[in-house]
Amino acid sequence: MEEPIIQARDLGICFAKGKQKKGRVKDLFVRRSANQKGAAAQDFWPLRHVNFDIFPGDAVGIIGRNGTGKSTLLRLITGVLIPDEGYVRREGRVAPLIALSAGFSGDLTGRENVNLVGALHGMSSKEIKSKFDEIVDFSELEDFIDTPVKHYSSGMKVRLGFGVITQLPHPILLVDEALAVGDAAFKRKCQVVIRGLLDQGRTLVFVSHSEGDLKKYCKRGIFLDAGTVVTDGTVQEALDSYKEAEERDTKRKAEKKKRQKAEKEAAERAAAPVLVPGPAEAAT
Ligand SMILES: Nc1ncnc2c1ncn2[C@@H]1O[C@H](COP(=O)(O)OP(=O)(O)OP(=O)(O)O)[C@@H](O)[C@H]1O
Repeated sequence: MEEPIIQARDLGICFAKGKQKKGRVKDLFVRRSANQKGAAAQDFWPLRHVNFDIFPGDAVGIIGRNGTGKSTLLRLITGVLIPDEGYVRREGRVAPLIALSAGFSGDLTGRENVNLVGALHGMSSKEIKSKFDEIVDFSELEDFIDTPVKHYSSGMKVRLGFGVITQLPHPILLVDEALAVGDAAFKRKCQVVIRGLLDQGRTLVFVSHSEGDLKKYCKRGIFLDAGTVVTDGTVQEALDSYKEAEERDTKRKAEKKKRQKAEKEAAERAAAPVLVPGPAEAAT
C-alpha cells in the first residue's frame, strides 16, 4: 500500500490565551508538556486529536470557520510549530506559501528576498539564478524588483511569494489564502501553475474560504470544527458539512437571541408597577 506523504496522529497544539506561542527553537530545548504548563486556566487547544493521511499527489482543501486552526495546521505541517500532543510526519520537503509575504524581509529588496528565501528553502545560487527571470516575469515586478519589499502592496508580495515558492522543487505545496488577495489575472496565472504542479504529481494542501477555489484545485476536503476533523471526504462532502455546521450555528444563535429577548421581556413585565385604580375611578 502507498505510504502517506503527510500523516497526522492524535495531533494537538495548545496555546496560551493572550500570549504568543512559545518560540520553536527555544521549545526544542525547554520541552514541557501542555499539562505541565503554569497558567493552565489560560490554555486552549485550537487543534486536538487530529488524524489524517495525505498521499502523494493528493490535493486537499482545509475548510473551516475563522479561528478553527487551519493556518495552525499548516504551520504544524511545515514544522514552524511543534505539537504538544501526537505528531505530524512528512515524507519530503515542503514549499510553504502560508503567509502573504512568504517569509520576506521588509527591508530587503525583492531581488534580495528572492535570493534569501530561495536559499533558505534549499535552492542553490545556480538554481535561483536560472529561475530568477521566470520568478520576476511571473510576479510582474520588473520595475520594482530593486524596491524594498516593505513598500510592496499585499498583492505584490503575494505575487513574488507565489513566484518563488512554486519554483521550489519540493513535493508538498502548502497554500494559505494566498489567492484571496490577487486580482483575476493573477488568479488565472496561479491556476495554470498549480495545475502544472499537480500534473507533476505534487501534493497540495490548500486553505481557503473560497468554495470556487477549493473546488477548482482540490478533490478531497477536510472540514475542521471545534479543533478537530469533522469530515474527511470529497471536497463537496466537506463543504456540505461546513455549510450544515454554519446553518446549525446560525439557528442556534437566533434561538438564543429569541430566548434572551423573551426572558428580558418577562423580567420587565415582572418588574413593572401594578396600577391599582383609585377610589374615584373605582366608583365610576
Ligand atoms: N501563535 C499563536 N499564539 C497564540 N494563539 C494563536 C497563535 N496562532 C493562532 N492562535 C489562535 O489559535 C486559533 C486558531 O488560529 P488559526 O489562525 O489557525 O485559525 P484559522 O482557522 O486559520 O482562522 P482564519 O480562517 O480566520 O484564518 C485562534 O484562536 C488564534 O487566535
